[in-house]
Amino acid sequence: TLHIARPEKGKTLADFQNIYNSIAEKMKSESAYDDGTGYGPVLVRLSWHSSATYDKNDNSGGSYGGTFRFKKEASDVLSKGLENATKFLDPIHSEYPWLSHGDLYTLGGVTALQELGGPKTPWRPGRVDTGPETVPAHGRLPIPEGNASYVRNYYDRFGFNDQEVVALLGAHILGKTHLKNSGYDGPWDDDTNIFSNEFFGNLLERKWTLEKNAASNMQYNAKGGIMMLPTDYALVQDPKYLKYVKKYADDQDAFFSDFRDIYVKLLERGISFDDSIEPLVFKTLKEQLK
Ligand code: HEM
Ligand SMILES: N=C(N)c1ccsc1
Repeated sequence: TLHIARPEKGKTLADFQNIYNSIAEKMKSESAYDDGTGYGPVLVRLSWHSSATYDKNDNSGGSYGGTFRFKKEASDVLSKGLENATKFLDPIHSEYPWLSHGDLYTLGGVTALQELGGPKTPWRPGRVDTGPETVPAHGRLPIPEGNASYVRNYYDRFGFNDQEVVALLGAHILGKTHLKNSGYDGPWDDDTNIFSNEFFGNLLERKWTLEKNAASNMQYNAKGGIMMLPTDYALVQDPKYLKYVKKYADDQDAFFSDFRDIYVKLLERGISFDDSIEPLVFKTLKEQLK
């Protein structure tokens, strides 16, 4: 499968900054969502799930076709909860009908990441909606019960190495699990909507206990109401991953720049962009205050 980027005709940075601002303003006005977590984390998760169907073996899946808009894809039980993110973005799509769904879902994640204090993340438009026949079969999303070799093998399908996998999973500093969505529970601390390298410090510094949760799933819990999925905890069980967990726990700047790079790689995986066109870097709402 060939995915050639076709940027929307005549649209400039200003046009896309307007969409960024619409999403960011809506995040601000609906900050009470999910007990005050806000929409940022679930928007980041949607940008990941809409890219997580990628398979390097035939270049299928990924963010290009915007196929997460189809129930056939969005109904994957492992995507439960993301209907909150697509519903949040529906009015944005109505306001800017010329924006493809692939561009909408990825721009939503970039906006959320920056508004939650994450790194400035370059973004390129040009994803083109494809039809329902292009929706990949279920089974391409990762399961939370996996161990380190499961995680390594899973991301091999994207061609991501150990360093990239550890950086990428640092996104789990954002948001939380919900028993009704995934059958996992927590964290219950309040600052789950500020992007930082704390996920790695938590993994290394806290005392983790493997416990059965209310849905009879095994998860790692620590004092102070924080938790880790088995796939999160795998990062300190595997010596090759552990090396990068330590690097990122010690060096926020290294984490921010490595996360930015692998997040862009994820959102663009499988797409051929015209490299003569500069990627767009958006201002945060705060940076635009008069
Ligand atoms: C081994 C790979 C991964 C697994 C098994 C996994 C699994 C999960 C699960 C079970 C949840 C809880 C969903 C819920 O109950 O609402 C979750 C939430 C989340 N995931 Fe992941 N995830 C993975 C990778 C990623 C990646 C690569 C990103 C982004 C780059 C990401 C971003 C998020 C975010 C931001 C949330 C919080 C969503 C919310 O607060 O509603 N995850 N993930
Ligand atoms: N706190 C975590 N480990 C987490 C947050 C979202 S998914 C897992």
